[in-house]
Amino acid sequence: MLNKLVIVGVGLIGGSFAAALKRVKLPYEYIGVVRRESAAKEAVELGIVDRTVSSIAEVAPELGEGDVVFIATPTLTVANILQQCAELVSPYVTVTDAASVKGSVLEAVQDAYGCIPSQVVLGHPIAGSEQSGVAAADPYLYRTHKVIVTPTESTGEDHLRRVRHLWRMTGAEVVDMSVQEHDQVLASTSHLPHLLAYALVDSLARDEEHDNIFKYAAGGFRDFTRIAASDPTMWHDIMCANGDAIVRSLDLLTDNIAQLRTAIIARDGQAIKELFTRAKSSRDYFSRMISHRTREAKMQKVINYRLQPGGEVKGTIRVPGDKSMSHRSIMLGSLAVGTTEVTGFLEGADALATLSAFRNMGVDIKGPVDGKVTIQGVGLFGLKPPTEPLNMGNSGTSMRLLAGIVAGQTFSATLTGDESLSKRPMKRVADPLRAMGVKVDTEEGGRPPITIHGAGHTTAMHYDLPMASAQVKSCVLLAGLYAQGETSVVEPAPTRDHTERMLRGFGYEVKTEDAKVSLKGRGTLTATQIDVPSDISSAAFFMVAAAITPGSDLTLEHVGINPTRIGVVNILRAMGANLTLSNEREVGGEPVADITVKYSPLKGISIPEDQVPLAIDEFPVLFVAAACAEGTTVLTGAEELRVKESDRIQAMADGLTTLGVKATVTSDGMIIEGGAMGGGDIVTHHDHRIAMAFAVASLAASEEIRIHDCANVATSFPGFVSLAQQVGMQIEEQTL
Ligand SMILES: O=C(O)C1=C[C@@H](OP(=O)(O)O)[C@@H](O)[C@H](O)C1
Ligand SMILES: C=C(OP(=O)(O)O)C(=O)O
Repeated sequence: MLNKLVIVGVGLIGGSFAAALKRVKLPYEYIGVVRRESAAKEAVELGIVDRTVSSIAEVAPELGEGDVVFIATPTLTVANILQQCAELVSPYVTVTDAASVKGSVLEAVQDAYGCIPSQVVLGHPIAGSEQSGVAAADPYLYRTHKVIVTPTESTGEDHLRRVRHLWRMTGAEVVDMSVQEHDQVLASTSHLPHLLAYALVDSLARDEEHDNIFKYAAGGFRDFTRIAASDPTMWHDIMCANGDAIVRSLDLLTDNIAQLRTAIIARDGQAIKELFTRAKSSRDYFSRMISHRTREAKMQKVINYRLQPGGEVKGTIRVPGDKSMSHRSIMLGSLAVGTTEVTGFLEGADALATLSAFRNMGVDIKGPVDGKVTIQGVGLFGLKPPTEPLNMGNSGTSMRLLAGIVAGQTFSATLTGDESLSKRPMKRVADPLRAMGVKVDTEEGGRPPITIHGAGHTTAMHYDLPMASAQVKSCVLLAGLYAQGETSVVEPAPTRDHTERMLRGFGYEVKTEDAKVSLKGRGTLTATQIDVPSDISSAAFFMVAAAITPGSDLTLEHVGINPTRIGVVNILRAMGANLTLSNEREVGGEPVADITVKYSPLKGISIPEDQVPLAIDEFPVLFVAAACAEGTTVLTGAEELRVKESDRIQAMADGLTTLGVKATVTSDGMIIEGGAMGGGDIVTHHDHRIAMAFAVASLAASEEIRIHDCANVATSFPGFVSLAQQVGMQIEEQTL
């Protein structure tokens, strides 16, 4: 039987909570406690809850262990609901809330229960909207927003875990705080600004000249007072409930204003300017933080692709910069001495996550502007402790390489990621780092978040890589920079060698002898110029597009053709693709060429296993090529594909099956029978490469293909849709 989730008050907050959890199909029976009949009807009709009851008393006898009561009513009414819960609801049921003030709710819990019972977990989502009511419920309201939970000593572990899990499943980021800290932080950041806005408008409105004031009030007044239009009842509740903390914040502000007043009377320009300058720099920092979050939020929007079958692939295009090199340019540029200039930087969310992490560790990085980034290197030991956990978003490369760098610092850092990254294995870097003497904490099963306790040095070692992974290799080598003596790795098969090449570009000696790579720690990286070529992994989508489309003729300019990355070229050629490289040259230590692809019929092959690490990110689109080839294509030795942004073997097989292609999954690969492709709905599991691969499939499909959840394409290939349209693909992007 399903557990029950009882939502008391199905308005914006409660309704959005239920809608978010229903969207991800969290298995509960969703029951709304709604008094007004019309609202109850609406909540069920909108599918926000499965059924409603009119009181807690009505549903309480049904509730037991594993069930949850979520109180989402106005702050001052929470006490009354808690009283009913104390009297009627089993002590095994988890009781939680969403009120804006926590101290007063905790007091209400104490009054109702006579103690703080283990079943009560208080929380507060830092999200809202000026709208209200069940009709405003939004399944995405909490995505990328913070939710503060305020456990106490008596909070039960299971109850806490359940509440955290529910919030995470809405897409929110959960942070813990004490009740007092929560109320003080909210008093300063939310309650005080509201008080000031109300007060300013009120005092100006009383002014005899108020008509004139409002008539001529421009941006400053509008910006400052927008929130004075908020609901007075709600804010009355908050001011009463959090009075003490608000008064403390108000007193601090009053002192500050008094100083300014004195300075103005004394015409003390210096003091005024100092204060304003300090405030401006804090506000600028805050703006950068907000703009990063807005970018993230934008990425979190639901984006679907709709593709009409057929289309052309013609022209000359340049795809964005190489992701692997972009990450490394920021990392090594930051650790170097001097100013590093990067051009061709990939302005995709993954590389930007790396960039933000280094900014957060005190590195002055300008840009990116049109792919140009300027990094003021701080040297191997110049990074500063980050002010918050470093959010690596969707990017495995950022997390694993950064883990190696943090290992050598004199501070600890926690690396977090989005839902997909949070499921990916980090034991593969935690193990070698521990062997290098570094304390590393991970979540259960070696998953993120991962906390690395840097002790200012690592211990040199030799490491035989258990899997062919450039990320693990790079992590160990970067940690080796902080060791006394030589650190070396041996790889089971060659993987991309951008770390080694770029280190050499920064004047750092790295030896490669057969499968062994080694370096001596404690040297110096010297700033340099880096020209990042186009990413062959992004180019691969268009290579396959041209390879499967009769009449195609496409040139991809300035593509990186590092020998450790050209598996896709080798495999497509082995399948019979007409693919030529021209204008081959070397740019900043990396080989580059223009790649021209024209249509020619493809045939199925057994993909040589030594090509797998050299084409690891290109398999989603290579599977599409295989589906368009005559005969059978067999891939083996590619179990790593199961631990990428999604299980790429399963996700691709499912999608191909939807399109009518015979695709059989094996433990380490896939068998694909080439044949006709129809159309249908594709589930991407939010994996950028799955989304783009099926967009390419439309060129050979006979019916429309609808691809769901494509927002993460922006992690590696911003501008994919417009380039696809430019070459003649019939793709349309829909943002929900
Ligand atoms: O080092 C890198 O930049 C990368 C290495 C590969 O991962 P693994 O090392 O996990 O194979 C690849 O899939 C990823 O997109 C980028
Ligand atoms: C696997 C990929 O990236 P990462 O591991 O950096 O998330 C990818 O881009 O396909």
